Amino acid sequence: MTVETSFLGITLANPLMNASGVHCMTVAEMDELAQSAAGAFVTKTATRDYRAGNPQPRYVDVPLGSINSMGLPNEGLAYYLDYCLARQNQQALQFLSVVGLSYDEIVENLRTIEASDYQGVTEFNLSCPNVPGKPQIAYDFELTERLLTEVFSFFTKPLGLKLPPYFDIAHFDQMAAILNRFPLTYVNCVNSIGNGLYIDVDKEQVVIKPKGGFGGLGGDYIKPTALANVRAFHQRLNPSIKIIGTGGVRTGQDVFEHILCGASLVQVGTALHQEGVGIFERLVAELEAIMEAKGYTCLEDFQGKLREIN
Ligand SMILES: O=C1NC(=O)NC(C(=O)O)N1
Repeated sequence: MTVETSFLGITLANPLMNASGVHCMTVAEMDELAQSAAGAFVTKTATRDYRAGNPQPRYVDVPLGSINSMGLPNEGLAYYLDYCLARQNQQALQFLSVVGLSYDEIVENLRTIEASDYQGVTEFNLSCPNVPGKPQIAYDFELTERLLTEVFSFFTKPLGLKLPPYFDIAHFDQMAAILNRFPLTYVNCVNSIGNGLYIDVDKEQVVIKPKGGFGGLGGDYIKPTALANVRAFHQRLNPSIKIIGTGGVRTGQDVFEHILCGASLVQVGTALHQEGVGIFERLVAELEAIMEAKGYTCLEDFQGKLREIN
């Protein structure tokens, strides 16, 4: 029995990796990830220039997950691109997460990556909910289609999209119809559920400073939504567009559920932040135990095979 998998023809020890933004801001954090049991890693979403991000407190762990309004703090695209270029011969598969603060900056950043010798995967983050005044791009279907049309007029490297959660079947249908028109390597479902609110009842106060306490939710809160998005897009997208599942992964069973819904790879955010990189060994062991108990010998035995009630 094996939890090995392949992505873009590259064999990975397991389907697990970090979620962008968690444990991937600095070289030290990314090196620790690269040396961990994680099958792959993704960098913090980069903008062209360094960003300090939103004022603290901006990330809080709460009983059922986390709330954050980081505001895309990052060292700038060159920092992460240089990190990946320097290591792309040693690391099996790298994911470089990118966005821009404007349409033109997005195009500029993707042109920068296209012009580089980077051989890894680019994750285009269409779903950050925490930059004040900036809407989540992928909730604007027309803008998304315009951006993808321009990007694919020049971008030839493997490209995936980090999507926000959708909550309406019509939106799954509309978004999938747009995505099926482009040669995407994958879509990553989901980013945090944007603009939630967590209250400290003793202080009768919000818990994060930016945006009056509104922030993206992660963790247990979002697993049912994450699973639904993985399943909905797996059912609707061309099989050539893979699905990465993100959201609410804390145990091997959560990993199993994401794969059952159609995920090829599974990312860990909140629980990684809380437990550290040791979580990857635990998740692999727990997934293997579930596969053993069910008599599965590989991920393909159950990937995308969620049953409905007839
Ligand atoms: O895409 C993002 N999702 C989040 O939940 N937070 C970060 C951020 O705020 O930088 N970005």
